Amino acid sequence: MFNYITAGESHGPALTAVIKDPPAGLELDVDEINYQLRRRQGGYGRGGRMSIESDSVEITSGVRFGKTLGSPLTMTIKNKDWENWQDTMKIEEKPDDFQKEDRVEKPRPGHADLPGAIKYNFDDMRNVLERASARETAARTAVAAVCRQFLSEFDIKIFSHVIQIGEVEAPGFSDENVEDFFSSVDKSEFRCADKNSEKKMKQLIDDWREKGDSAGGVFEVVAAGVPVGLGSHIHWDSKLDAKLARAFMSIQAIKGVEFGLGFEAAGRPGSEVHDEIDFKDSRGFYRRSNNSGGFEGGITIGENIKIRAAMKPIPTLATPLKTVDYHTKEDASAAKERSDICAVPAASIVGEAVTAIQLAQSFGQKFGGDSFGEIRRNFNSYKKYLQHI
Ligand SMILES: Cc1cc2nc3c(=O)[nH]c(=O)nc-3n(C[C@H](O)[C@H](O)[C@H](O)COP(=O)(O)O)c2cc1C
Ligand SMILES: C=C(O[C@@H]1CC(C(=O)O)=C[C@@H](OP(=O)(O)O)[C@H]1O)C(=O)O
Repeated sequence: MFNYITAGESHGPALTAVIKDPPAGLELDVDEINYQLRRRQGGYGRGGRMSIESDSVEITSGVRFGKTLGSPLTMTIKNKDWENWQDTMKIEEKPDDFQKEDRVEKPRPGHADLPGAIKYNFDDMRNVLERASARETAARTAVAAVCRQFLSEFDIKIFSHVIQIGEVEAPGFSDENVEDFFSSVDKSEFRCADKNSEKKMKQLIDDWREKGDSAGGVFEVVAAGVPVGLGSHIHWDSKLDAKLARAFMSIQAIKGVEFGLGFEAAGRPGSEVHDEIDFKDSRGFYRRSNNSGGFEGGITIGENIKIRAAMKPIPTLATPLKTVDYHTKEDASAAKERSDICAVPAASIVGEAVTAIQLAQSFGQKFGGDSFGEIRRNFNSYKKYLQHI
């Protein structure tokens, strides 16, 4: 359930996402999908492209009278910028006036230009960068918006915030009331809950922009309301934390992922790491802390899922790094494209998106069924079972 594919080049006509196997009978709110797309477009440090695009989906299959049919659900997001790239991105044969100088031949360190060109035998690295581009994450955000609507029917909600930009750090989420904590985050240009850190982040971006440089950072995603029992310890590829780690690593420019205490756990004694178990009639089994980030054995434990991801600085620099011309092999300055300087706030929304997709897939696997009603019945019967153990 919720298997999907995305297609589309960054400056091509459109992005397309197809969810192959949604459940039938799920009520869909298209405005809500577009709201998620808007959230991904925000953030201080973005380049000129985001003022050209105003992403929204057109649904062309899989929905009738506002409900999914169980058939493939196709969503298209137009690239408004395509208007300006029609010659460069022509689908038909190359225009007569397309010059050698129009090719991208000076690979940017940190982008996919060089390995992509070598692997696919291209003489123009645009053939690589167009698909490597994080423009693709708009399509994933649309898929995730459908998954979020499915999850919210079961009171599962997903949040994120930025906890580091460059060398400026902000406090992480420490398991207080989730909705209260995240209520202000969407209003911040950095998606940061701490006003003081936000100010410093802004200053850092302005300073680094001035130097022609770029910035990365860290964001944290929290999923609340997730029931115990998603994922499995049985096979290496059925562990849900492992699937999430892979999904996070698939986001452009993400170089590290940790759950709960993550790397910090390695330096602590076991007595200060493992989450002690307790039981109350009203709650069932629960933990006195949540250092694991919501997983044991690749299975959700019923506590909040907490994932942090580290994003490297944006590879395209206004003051370009040294590289080598792909054809002449001579020293050169890396290609300069219009670019973001920092996209950590946007990446945090993509982090929410990949979390939603993985959770919806695992939820579908555990409570499976062809229709939403069938999944609901299966879930309700599991809830009853939980009340009686
Ligand atoms: C939301 C978002 C926006 C990005 N914007 C840019 C950008 O404007 N310029 C750029 O060079 N890289 C940008 N990147 C990063 C590149 O897409 C990424 O570094 C590249 O595809 C190579 O992949 P890798 O870093 O995962 O190895 C962005 C990444 C994300 C998640
Ligand atoms: C288009 C998006 O992000 C783009 C990701 C990106 C890259 O190289 O990853 C490069 C930039 O594209 P452009 O060259 O058109 O300015 C970003 O704007 C988006 O997030 O929707």
